Amino acid sequence: MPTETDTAAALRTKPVPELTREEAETELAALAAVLAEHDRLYHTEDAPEVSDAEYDALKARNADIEKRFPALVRADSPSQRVGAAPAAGFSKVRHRVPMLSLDNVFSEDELRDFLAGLRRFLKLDDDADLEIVAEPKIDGLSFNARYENGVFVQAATRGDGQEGEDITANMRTIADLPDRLTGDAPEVLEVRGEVYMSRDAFFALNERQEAAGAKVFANPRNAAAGSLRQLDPKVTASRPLALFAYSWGEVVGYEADTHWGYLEQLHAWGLPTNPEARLCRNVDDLMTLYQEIFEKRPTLPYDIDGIVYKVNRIDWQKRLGFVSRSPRWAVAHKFPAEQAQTVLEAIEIQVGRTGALTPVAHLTPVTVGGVVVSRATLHNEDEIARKDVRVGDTVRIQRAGDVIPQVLGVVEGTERGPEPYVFPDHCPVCGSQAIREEGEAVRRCTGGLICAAQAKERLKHFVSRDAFDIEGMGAKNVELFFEKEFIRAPADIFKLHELEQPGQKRISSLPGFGEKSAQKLFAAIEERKRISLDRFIYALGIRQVGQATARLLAQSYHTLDALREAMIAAADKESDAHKDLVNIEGIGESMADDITGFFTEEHNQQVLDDLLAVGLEVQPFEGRVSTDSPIAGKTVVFTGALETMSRGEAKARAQSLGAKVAGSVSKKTDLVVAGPGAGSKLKQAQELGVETMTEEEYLAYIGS
Ligand SMILES: NC(=O)c1ccc[n+]([C@@H]2O[C@H](COP(=O)([O-])OP(=O)(O)OC[C@H]3O[C@@H](n4cnc5c(N)ncnc54)[C@H](O)[C@@H]3O)[C@@H](O)[C@H]2O)c1
Ligand SMILES: [Zn+2]
Repeated sequence: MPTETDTAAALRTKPVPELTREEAETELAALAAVLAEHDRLYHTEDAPEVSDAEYDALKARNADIEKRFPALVRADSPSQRVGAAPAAGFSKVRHRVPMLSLDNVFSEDELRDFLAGLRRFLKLDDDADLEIVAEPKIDGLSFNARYENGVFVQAATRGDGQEGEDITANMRTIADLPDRLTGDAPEVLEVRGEVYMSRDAFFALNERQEAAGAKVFANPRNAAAGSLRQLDPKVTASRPLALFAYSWGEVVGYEADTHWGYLEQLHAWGLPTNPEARLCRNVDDLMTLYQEIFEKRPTLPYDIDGIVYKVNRIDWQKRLGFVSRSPRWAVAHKFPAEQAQTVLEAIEIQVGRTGALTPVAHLTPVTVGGVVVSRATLHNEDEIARKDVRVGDTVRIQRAGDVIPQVLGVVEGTERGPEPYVFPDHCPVCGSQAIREEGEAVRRCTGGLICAAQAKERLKHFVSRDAFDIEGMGAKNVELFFEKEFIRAPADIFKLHELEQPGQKRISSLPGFGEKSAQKLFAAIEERKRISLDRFIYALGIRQVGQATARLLAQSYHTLDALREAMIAAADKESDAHKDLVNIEGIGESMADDITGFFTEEHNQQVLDDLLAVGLEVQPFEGRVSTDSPIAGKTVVFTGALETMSRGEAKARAQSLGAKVAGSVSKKTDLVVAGPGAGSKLKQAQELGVETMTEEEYLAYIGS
């Protein structure tokens, strides 16, 4: 899992023109891995960990490096891919016509270049007509819905463009999608468009979620995606989703000459199309519309992040065709992020689970893109100093697809706050010293166990959705129980019901609680006493260990006992246990330090023992992986060039078949899959007598 530090490190590198070929190659590999993980978090988990701006910056860097070193473009490069593979749990649907992404332009000049490129490609004179349809770019989740003889039969998400998730039952719950087309329907119609959640519905949903202690979504797009991609369609049905149709996949028995014609027909069949769409004849038309919609944007009930321009004539669309991940006949003109000015009233320092001190700006409330903003992030100490942001300043803030806006800087020519801001060198909660380690951007409280802020945040993480996921135990209740001293450490959660004795502090007498709700909470807690090992590891909140790493650890060590024993042994850097740990692909030295550090710490051992003492059952890892595959339980190493799949895919597939994938060959390796160009690893395998296979043999062996 890429941490914020990975992302920062990937960006902290040299200017592209100064990179050596070798550095470029290493960086492209790192970017491919980091971006793939962000894609997974964003597209599969609907829970991005970085802002879109940060993601886009990484992607732009990738593009710049590839432009300078075209020979180094990787098969798994983010510039060659769309979205992320379908998530486990959904059946897959193979798209008959791929679902692609869109290329971007950011200015009028770039738009003119795009149009000039179209003319060159089509060999059109400067004064020949080139009609363009302009449509708002809805910030939602794209879908493909298939109608056969006018009847809705199947729907899918975009997934990786080739294969998406089957969301037929979920789409049926959306009122905007007709079960049956109106009028004369073609034999086959695959309609495509965007499912979205209106901004009002989004805020109302988040309020309900927060009250229920459930997941709060970062923005309407994530909320729409998270609501649609539910294994239980009843959940989807309870969420207010809407859609616009703007495109099509396979169509049999109908044809239009123009995109505009298609849109009108989609509308006639009973599908909602966007009322803001226009047919334009030249750049001036396009820019006028762009400006108009840009100004209207805050008042539109849904989020849009730009305008999409599409060549109107279908025969021209066909001639223009596609580049790797997007059509050549369309482009997205992205809006700049929404900005506003307001006064910085105070800077609050929040203390996170790992002790990180984060500055948060308190602002005089102001409307940015239809949303009232009163808090914004100031990133970190260096950013505040660099921008010389002071309390009392008038600042420019920006909201870019995220709910948490950012402070960009001080507005020039306005009255300044009197004093430069001094970042505290002590924890505002526990008073311990707060220090910055070399090369780190964040300052951390050194209070560790005595720091109430850290303890509270750790507990919130422990019960969060991807960890113990205890219903009715949201952040607010954790705060409340913590303040009342009902809970201090994780094990206390499982003893909460013991407080419910006559004459003792009673949960049921707290404001907002009653006999019934208290009993319900205890039942929800009891229900979570059995937990899978991967969730359990994630819940511990070890630094750098996100869900992906937790899963890797669970898969590699199977049981909590084995994991604890191995991690204590692995604290010795000379040990085999240490080698095994860092040999897991995806776990590096610094992560290994944090993990072994956690398990050897005495207090943490106590926390684990206490949890077991209250009757927690941590289930050995079986995962959502098959156990009857020929490679289940085996350790596999891939080396050399693979021909039919990327390294990432090979790894994911092997893991889903129950194998561990290691980065280097050792006595513990069971199988080495060697492609052309395999070097020392193959040799080592032969020396150690480890079984080796070609890619072809391997595929036959795993039965694919
Ligand atoms: N924060 C993160 O971690 C993270 C990770 C991955 C992607 N992202 C964000 O996601 C975006 C990239 O995703 P993408 O590849 O889906 O590209 P995109 O969202 O920029 O553009 C393509 C999509 O636009 C949608 N669209 C909306 N209205 C449309 C219309 N009228 N006509 C055609 N298409 C329309 C379609 O779903 C299409 O697939 C970027 O904004 C990026 O910042 C963020
Ligand atoms: Zn502290």
